[in-house]
Amino acid sequence: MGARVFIDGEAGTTGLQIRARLQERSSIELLSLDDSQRKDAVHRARLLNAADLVILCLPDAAAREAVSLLENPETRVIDASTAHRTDPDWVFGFPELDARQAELVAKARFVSNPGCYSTGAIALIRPLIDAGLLQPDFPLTINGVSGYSGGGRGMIESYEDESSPNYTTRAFHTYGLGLHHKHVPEIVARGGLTQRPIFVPSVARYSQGMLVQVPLQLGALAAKPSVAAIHAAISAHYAGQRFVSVASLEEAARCATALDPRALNGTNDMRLYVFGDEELGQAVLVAQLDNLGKGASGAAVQNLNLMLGLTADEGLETRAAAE
Ligand SMILES: NC(=O)C1=CN([C@@H]2O[C@H](COP(=O)(O)OP(=O)(O)OC[C@H]3O[C@@H](n4cnc5c(N)ncnc54)[C@H](OP(=O)(O)O)[C@@H]3O)[C@@H](O)[C@H]2O)C=CC1
Ligand SMILES: CC(=O)N[C@@H](CCC(=O)OP(=O)(O)O)C(=O)O
Repeated sequence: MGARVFIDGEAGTTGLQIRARLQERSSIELLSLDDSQRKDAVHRARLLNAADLVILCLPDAAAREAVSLLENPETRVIDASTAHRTDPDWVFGFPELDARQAELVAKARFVSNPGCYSTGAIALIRPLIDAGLLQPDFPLTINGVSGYSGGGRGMIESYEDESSPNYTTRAFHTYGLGLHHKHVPEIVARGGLTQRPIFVPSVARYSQGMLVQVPLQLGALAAKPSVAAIHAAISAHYAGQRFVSVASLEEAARCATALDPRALNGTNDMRLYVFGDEELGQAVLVAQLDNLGKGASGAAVQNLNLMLGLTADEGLETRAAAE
């Protein structure tokens, strides 16, 4: 019999995608509630405590409630919400963070996955901090664009359901301009920063896929690195990784006129690019990922595979396989 897995919030955007990635697997036995029970704390508690591993795909308050309902000390948890991402008692669910993280995830009882924008931002920033090319107190700016599925069921409805009271025909909007986006604390804590970056996200009128950008004036960095040194540090950090890859500088130059946020949709891949000009002393680092893949459900399945000792890419598409 396979490991018993309960997805709390399985009817939502992230939950449904995790379910699709797990349901055909003989190594997994999915525990499930029917629609009339899925928000009932008594039924949820029953499955939360019957499972070997639960994945929380819930709003933050419901994720906290789920943890409070746990009585079985053997039940392990992956939380997709923001509730525990900077909690020191939870292991951060980005296995490529550094050389030790995959093993920490594999052994953990409580794993808190990064947000979708944070996955891209941390992936770009952390290697430069670790290599000493970016000082932790550097005043960074980060920009992002996401498909509307990043806002979950409510936002999807507002773009796709003309009868919804929130229906919008907007092509594009920037948000988070109060500068308190919920991903900033985890970008600081897990990226290795001491200075809060300015993060400006946006949503465009397409469903899925994102770009996260970190512009850098290289002369303003204490280490004054070249574009090539930045690229070398990021490439070395992810050497041998299955799901995070770094485009060569030549490939980046070829996509400098158009980078598609949807290119990796349906996969658990994240592709990192370093664009730049040595003479100008300027660079723009970009992460390309599926907000619902490596940004959410793919990351959850990747961590589940690690925690249960299963094959790394079981249930996960990579770009090579999707092509
Ligand atoms: N969408 C994305 O790109 C990403 C999302 N996440 C995170 O994953 C989590 C889920 O997000 P997402 O799937 O987009 O959101 P959705 O709104 O699509 O899904 C949330 C689900 O949780 C259900 N739910 C709400 N309250 C309760 C409760 N008390 N008990 C049981 N179920 C409940 C909702 O039911 P109902 O709809 O009936 O209210 C819905 O089915 C969030 O924390 C989000 O921040 C993380 C990374 C990326
Ligand atoms: C487009 C959009 O609205 N995106 C969401 C973040 C999506 C994500 O990463 O979710 P969690 O951090 O909740 O896990 C937002 O900005 O609130």
